[in-house]
Amino acid sequence: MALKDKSLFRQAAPVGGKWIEATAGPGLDVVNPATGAVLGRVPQLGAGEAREAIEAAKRAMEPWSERTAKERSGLLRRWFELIMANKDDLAEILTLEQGKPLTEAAGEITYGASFVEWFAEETRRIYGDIIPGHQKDKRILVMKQPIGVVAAITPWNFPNAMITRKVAPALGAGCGVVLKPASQTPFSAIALAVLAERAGIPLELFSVITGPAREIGGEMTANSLVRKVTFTGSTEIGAELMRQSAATIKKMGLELGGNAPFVVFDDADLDAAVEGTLISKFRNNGQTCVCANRIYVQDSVFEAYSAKLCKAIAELKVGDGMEPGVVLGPLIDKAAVEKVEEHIADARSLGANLMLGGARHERGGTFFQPTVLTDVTADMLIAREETFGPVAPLFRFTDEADVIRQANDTEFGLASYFYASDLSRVFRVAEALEYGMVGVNTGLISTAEAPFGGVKASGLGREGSRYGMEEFLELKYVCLSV
Ligand SMILES: NC(=O)C1=CN([C@@H]2O[C@H](COP(=O)(O)OP(=O)(O)OC[C@H]3O[C@@H](n4cnc5c(N)ncnc54)[C@H](OP(=O)(O)O)[C@@H]3O)[C@@H](O)[C@H]2O)C=CC1
Ligand SMILES: O=C(O)CCCC(=O)O
Repeated sequence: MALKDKSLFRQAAPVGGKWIEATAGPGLDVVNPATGAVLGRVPQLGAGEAREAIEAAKRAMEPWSERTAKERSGLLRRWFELIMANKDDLAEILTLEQGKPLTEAAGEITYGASFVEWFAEETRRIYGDIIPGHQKDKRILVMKQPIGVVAAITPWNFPNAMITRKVAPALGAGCGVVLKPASQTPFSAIALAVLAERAGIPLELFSVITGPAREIGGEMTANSLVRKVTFTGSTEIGAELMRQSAATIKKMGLELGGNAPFVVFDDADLDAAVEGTLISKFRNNGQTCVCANRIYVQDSVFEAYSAKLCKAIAELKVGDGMEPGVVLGPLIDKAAVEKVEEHIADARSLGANLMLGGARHERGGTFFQPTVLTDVTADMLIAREETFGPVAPLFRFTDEADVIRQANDTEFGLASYFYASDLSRVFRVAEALEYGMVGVNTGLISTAEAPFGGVKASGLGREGSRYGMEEFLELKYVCLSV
């Protein structure tokens, strides 16, 4: 590893105000998915350390929330500046543990930092209300207070940004945070904690617990000091966390699976639609919850669009994310490759045709060829489940009503996209899609300024934007008799 600042790659975890070294007890190896080589080790912690961290976060919260908003904001701002100043090192750590190409990893660091910057600003704007009273002598005050200790559980596909999007608003709101990062990508989380401490954020306020998910998650959900659980990952685990949290009535923030439709209407700019497809489908090698999962193309433009798409995809370079020019890295692990293979085999057995790719890449390991399938239909597995890989399944449709029905025919409701130019169609379709987010003539919708989140089985709550701060605040109503 050629880091400028080697202290950012720390084989230790901050727990309740002190660092626990991986060498101090049992550890977990972290592997580079591009090479299979062991990158390093993190401590294997459990329920006891999670409890310790939760109690420390609760103690640290009081003085933290009593600091002025300007002070908390200033420390978050300093954290943002340190993340940006160390962007190259953070990107390298991210690529080595996650696999995405280095330029894309650097993009994620900037994206992740933008949440810290945004919430540093929002911290100074946590305004309450004064409501006209219901009686002559009454004034109704509404104040916003930190919700309490926050437990955050994050996935491997965005090892930096999914953390900052949760931790920055929680700290800005005045909460303490205990984080369990994905086991595949803990070093990005630890590097963020190193920089948070360097920025002057009290160490006991933000702990990182590495170790077995079920045990740590069990403590996080059972512990009554935790008032909010914020999770990004699969719908199955999100539902489990919600069930586990029911006994202590916690507020849930759930960013779960998607099954995004991407619709190309006959009045679309096809070149722009192809460009948008590449971004939406192949960002992070198809491993995002907002990736296009079902691509619907109107009959009259199907041949033109699919030919352009295949030509563009054939040019995407597959390889180790550390090599220049690589656009598609490895998939995260063997299970991810097997899921992609299962979806392709199922689709082909039910009549889909392969236009491009379809198999493991000649580089071996978990590399996979970018793939295009045509004649895909609603009965196939790929139409119902998130593939989380570099497969573009193309469906045909005839008219607007037909495609809206097909696009909404899923239990999920996270992101959706469509390309069209007719203004009335744009409004009609945007309003009819049952999704938390709609990209119109764009394949990239994620930004710190906008509310990110889904409906139905895709989750609860919103992250980013001014709404993202509200998730970590409680309203208190004070009735004042004057
Ligand atoms: N919405 C999204 O952004 C994401 C969606 N997914 C979807 O989920 C599928 C499976 O991916 P996977 O990584 O297994 O996703 P998971 O939902 O299993 O993992 C996400 C996070 O939850 C943790 N976790 C897992 N089980 C528990 C538990 N019982 N209690 C508490 N925390 C838990 C994981 O820890 P650990 O790593 O230690 O297991 C990780 O930190 C993907 O193929 C994709 O379809 C996956 C990731 C992100
Ligand atoms: O896949 C995810 O977990 C979230 C999508 C990343 C983003 O666009 O913010």
